[in-house]
Amino acid sequence: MENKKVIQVKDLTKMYKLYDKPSDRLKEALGLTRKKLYKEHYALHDVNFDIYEGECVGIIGTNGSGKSTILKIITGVLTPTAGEVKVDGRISALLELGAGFNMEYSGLENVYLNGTMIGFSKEEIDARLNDILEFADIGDFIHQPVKTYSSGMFVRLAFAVAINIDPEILVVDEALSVGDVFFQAKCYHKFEEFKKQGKTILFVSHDLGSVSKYCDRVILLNKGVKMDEGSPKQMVDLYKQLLVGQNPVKQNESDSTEQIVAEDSEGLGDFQVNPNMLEYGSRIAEITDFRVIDDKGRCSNTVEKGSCFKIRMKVRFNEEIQEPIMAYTFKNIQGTEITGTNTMYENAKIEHSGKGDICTVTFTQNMNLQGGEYLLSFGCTGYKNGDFTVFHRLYDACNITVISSKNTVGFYDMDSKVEVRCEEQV
Ligand SMILES: Nc1ncnc2c1ncn2[C@@H]1O[C@H](COP(=O)(O)OP(=O)(O)OP(=O)(O)O)[C@@H](O)[C@H]1O
Repeated sequence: MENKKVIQVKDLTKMYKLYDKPSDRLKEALGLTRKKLYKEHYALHDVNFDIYEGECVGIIGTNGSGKSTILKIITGVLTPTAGEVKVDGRISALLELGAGFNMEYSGLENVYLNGTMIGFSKEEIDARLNDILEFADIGDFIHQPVKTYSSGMFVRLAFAVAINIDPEILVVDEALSVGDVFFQAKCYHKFEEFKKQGKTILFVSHDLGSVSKYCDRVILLNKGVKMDEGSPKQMVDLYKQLLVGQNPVKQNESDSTEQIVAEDSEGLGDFQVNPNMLEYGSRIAEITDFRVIDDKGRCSNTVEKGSCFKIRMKVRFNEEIQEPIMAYTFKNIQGTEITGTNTMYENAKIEHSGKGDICTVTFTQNMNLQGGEYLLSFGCTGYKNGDFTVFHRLYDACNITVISSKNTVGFYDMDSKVEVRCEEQV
């Protein structure tokens, strides 16, 4: 038997009128003109989909593709221009966290205020209070007015209330990216609990790793239109193609006319570098370019677990250097170095390191890290006048998202092949 539909989105359209000047809006409101003084901007155009009970569905798409608009219409924060949404079940939305909070009230008073607004009795809130306080973990601050909270504390409390009110349908918009990593881990844990209880989850995220891990089905939006829906793997792949297509550049990784990151980022497709990376070193050798290339030959910040990928860096020698060493390391978001290697460990000799020479090193390997977010750093070191010297280091130069539909224990996957043989007792 097919599960029941808990959310039905039919021919949904949201159009905004964009006026050149505020006075044009006024003229039109007062009926002073018959001319159309606005441009139509479609945040959503004829979008259709259904969500079934117990499913975890992700919505992905580039910035401005209409993801938040859909969630806001589903939760009743926005009204559509055309089309309709039917919801069957109690929704808890982790969209605008704390929107219903009164800043003058204490945290505790706000818990009761919010609970009552959602339709719970005092006794029902009493029964959930411990879970809420434990989840928020803000100690005695719960008795202080919310206006004295740090933004982190505020979000923790709002999240704790929203997630502990026993929703049937949970709608989440990037809210899991708030707070510190430990709080995030707790949120994901709760999220998994929800999934196990068979609750319906609708989830918007830019974090393709989480989308792949948690979602049963993914809807891909592009410029307000539903491009496709399907398995996380198919949709993430399509999304990556879409990103590349939106900056149409040749992604041929054997292209010899590579450009320098600092001077020109064309040719890198959707590859993002960290604008705040930390750099240091004497710069007698300089890292002028780096990139990560996925198994389809595209520069990308996303790598699928188990796939073969390349890390490439280019160094210019500003002086003659003996035996330079080029290296990369992966850190997790908590800052622990997880793995890394360099040309010395790998016995890869760099032949030409005279003044003005340019050297490109490509490391090719399988991605065995667990799904999640990582930071990649680069380095070029070596000996100058007999002393070990750092020529150039780029810390946290870019992030890498490892997409995985199967995570094992710990930092990396042993890539075990398992054979099971059972014999029945007679
Ligand atoms: N109040 C508004 N007036 C005019 N245009 C708006 C308004 N709100 C949203 N838009 C436009 O609607 C489109 C969809 O916005 P929306 O916030 O839903 O996108 P999104 O996919 O959630 O983006 P992001 O990934 O950046 O959060 C965008 O082009 C945005 O500029």
